[in-house]
Amino acid sequence: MKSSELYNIAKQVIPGGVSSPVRAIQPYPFYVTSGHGPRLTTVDDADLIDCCCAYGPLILGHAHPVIKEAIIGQLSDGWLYGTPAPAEITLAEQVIRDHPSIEMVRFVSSGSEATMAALRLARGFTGRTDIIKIEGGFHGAHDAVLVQAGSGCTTLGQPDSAGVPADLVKHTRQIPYNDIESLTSLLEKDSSSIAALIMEPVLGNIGPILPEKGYLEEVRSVTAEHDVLLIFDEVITGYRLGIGGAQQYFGIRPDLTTLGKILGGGLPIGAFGGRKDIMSMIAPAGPVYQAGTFSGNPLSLTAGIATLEWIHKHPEMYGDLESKTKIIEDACTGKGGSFVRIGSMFKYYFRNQPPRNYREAKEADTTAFRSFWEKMLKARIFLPPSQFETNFISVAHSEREIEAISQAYKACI
Ligand SMILES: Cc1ncc(COP(=O)(O)O)c(C=O)c1O
Ligand SMILES: N[C@H](C=O)CCC(=O)O
Repeated sequence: MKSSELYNIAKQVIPGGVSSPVRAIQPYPFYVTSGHGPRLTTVDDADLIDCCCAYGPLILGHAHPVIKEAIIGQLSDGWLYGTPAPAEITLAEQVIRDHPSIEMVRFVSSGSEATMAALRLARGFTGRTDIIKIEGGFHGAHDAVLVQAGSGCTTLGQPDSAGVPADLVKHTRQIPYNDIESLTSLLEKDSSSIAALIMEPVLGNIGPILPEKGYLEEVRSVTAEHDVLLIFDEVITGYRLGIGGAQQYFGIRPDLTTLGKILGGGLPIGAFGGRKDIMSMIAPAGPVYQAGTFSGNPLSLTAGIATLEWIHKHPEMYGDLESKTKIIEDACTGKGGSFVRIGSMFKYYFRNQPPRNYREAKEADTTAFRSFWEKMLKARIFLPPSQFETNFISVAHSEREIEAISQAYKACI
């Protein structure tokens, strides 16, 4: 069956025909039968170069042989025990070694669960009710953070979700990114009710939008001054900007960190970790409850361990990814819009200047983006289908694919 036919059936049985809104490409999404290295094959027999990488997790590409072997090995021993397994200690120790700010870590099954638990923990630890998030930041699909949210919420023009009680989100304060004055004045006025600031250090869900020089340092010092916990949501940037994520890249030590995506090697995972005095509040060690049937499942842990082992054996991959992304950027120079990149995260904005924040990102010409995106797909390059979702490449993208992507950018912009 062709993608258009499958989508017609899907819409009858799945709301909007998809399991996550960002996938609902119109008039119909393409359905994929296999992914290998940097490429996807669709039911319509198209062979696409993938610059979405499943929205970030697949830094080693699709069906990487080493990860596949590790998963198969674990499958033969069972995939869910409902008991602790040695693998969770292995992965916890690795995460702790890779992030000096993380002294203890708890595994969950998604990035959303990780941020939800981290925020509850911050409230439990400080005894304060409110949180601050950055406008356009996306931290998953749970109530407290579905306010001015990026990703699919912004793409669909629904940054605030129906079904989220106003009474609840009044405890979520919003500030613009790259604006230290807004943060400072909010904290000077109200810090006694604020438990934490949660932020993507690099805005990845309307971006990437990069922090201006000194911004993250100032965020760290102002939050510390007011005893407000700083939570870095590194679900995208963790193991993407380097082994120690954005916190290593920018040299900042948050109080808590959330991870996901790459950490599970492409299988569902999330994690939150940080200072021992804070993490010790989590049940059963402390009074902040958090639990999950699939938390720390051996399959995701195994894929994660294999991925991190591979990354540790090939640390030069980060420099290679950066050079490849730069080649794509160079192909776009002189084209009028703005190309933003950090490591292997990148985006071409249909806006003259790189945006500094959510308001500026929303000024981008989404109609032009849409037409560009369609041309790229015809050229067999799959970009995330939104001006606001970050593009990624993987170590599996060879010079051949980078050349094809660059040529397509040149031709299609
Ligand atoms: C920065 C960030 N935090 C949290 C999440 C939620 O993660 P998940 O989709 O695994 O629930 C995402 C992506 O969806 C994300 O990009
Ligand atoms: N931007 C989201 C995650 O980073 C995209 C994933 C999704 O919502 O399905």
